[in-house]
Amino acid sequence: MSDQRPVIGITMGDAAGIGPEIIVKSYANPDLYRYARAVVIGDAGRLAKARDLLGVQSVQIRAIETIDEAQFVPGVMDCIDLRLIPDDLPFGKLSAIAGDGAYQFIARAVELAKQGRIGAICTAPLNKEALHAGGHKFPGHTEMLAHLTGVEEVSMMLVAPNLRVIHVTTHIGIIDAIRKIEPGLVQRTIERGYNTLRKAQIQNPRIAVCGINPHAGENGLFGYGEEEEKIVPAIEALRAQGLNIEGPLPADTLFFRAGRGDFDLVVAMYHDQGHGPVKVMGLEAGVNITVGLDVIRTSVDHGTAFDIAGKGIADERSLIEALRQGAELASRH
Ligand SMILES: NC(=O)c1ccc[n+]([C@@H]2O[C@H](COP(=O)([O-])OP(=O)(O)OC[C@H]3O[C@@H](n4cnc5c(N)ncnc54)[C@H](O)[C@@H]3O)[C@@H](O)[C@H]2O)c1
Ligand SMILES: N[C@H](C(=O)O)[C@H](O)COP(=O)(O)O
Repeated sequence: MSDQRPVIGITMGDAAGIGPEIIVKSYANPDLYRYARAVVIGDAGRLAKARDLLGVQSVQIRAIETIDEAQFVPGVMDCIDLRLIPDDLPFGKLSAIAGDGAYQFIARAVELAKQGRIGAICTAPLNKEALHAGGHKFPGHTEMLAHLTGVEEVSMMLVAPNLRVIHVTTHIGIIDAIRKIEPGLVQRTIERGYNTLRKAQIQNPRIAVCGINPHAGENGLFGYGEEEEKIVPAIEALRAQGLNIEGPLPADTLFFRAGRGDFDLVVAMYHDQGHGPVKVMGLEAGVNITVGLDVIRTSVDHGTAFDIAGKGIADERSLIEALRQGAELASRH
């Protein structure tokens, strides 16, 4: 019988961060093999260094040139080795070389995904400052992936065990974010979230939309009517199409209600409004999904953690969960 597990490309992220360690730890975890046939796109020498510092001798690393050479044997990590990382690159230090490497790993993964050679891309973290120092002026993976796949607009969705949050704006300053929010963008973001939940077999998703101001403006008490101008028209248009939407609601109590199970999807207006509540639930189970791409991308919901990189203590569970969700999405695709 043929192997039904999707092939997932794991990008190594920033070589100076915890990416290599959490990838090695994931390969030592039997769950990885249950969900997917994984192949790493990164640097085999760096992964071997991470393995040695962790003392995980059960994982063998095979440097390969192309995906055709991947064997997908449990305990053996196939790594498409781009050989971009010097042996003596320190952990925990910002590096333009590592930033460029992170970009090149993603670019190769995108090629493979477009060719249908991998069913999903699962990303270990990159460092945005290093990425820029390496000459790639993208705010993050999300925007880079949209660019590399030729898609104009995508959304960032964070998924925690009992909470899904899609963001209307992400990697821009707060003043720019408020300017950017307008009914069309709010509507398209909600539609992307709604379609994602429908594909996950949630028939009539209960959607809650955050306001912008404290207390969602409290009927004109706070702010300048941003809720009425920027959000309400989108909600009315989607309600007219039959979507089950509440809002704009005060974000604080909305998240309280989401925590008790009132909603399937929360729509956050800006980065920290949505990220704070997800991350307070723990880094270990959160996953970041880019919604609206032609390829599937899931990610850890934490960063490069330079403060602990190279110490062998990074938690790999967000990566395993991202891989599991990537495999699930690829299987449905
Ligand atoms: N998916 C991604 O590529 C991604 C996601 C978030 C942040 N980033 C980037 O990472 C860099 C550092 O960001 P930051 O310092 O704000 O956040 P961070 O997530 O790197 O670190 C925040 C804290 O969480 C801890 N932590 C993070 N991941 C952990 C893990 N797996 N196990 C144990 N502890 C962990 C760190 O040690 C640190 O104390 C920035 O450049 C940021 O833009 C990238
Ligand atoms: N917004 C994400 C977070 O803070 O967790 C992070 O910056 C990752 O973004 P990309 O997936 O676009 O790299």
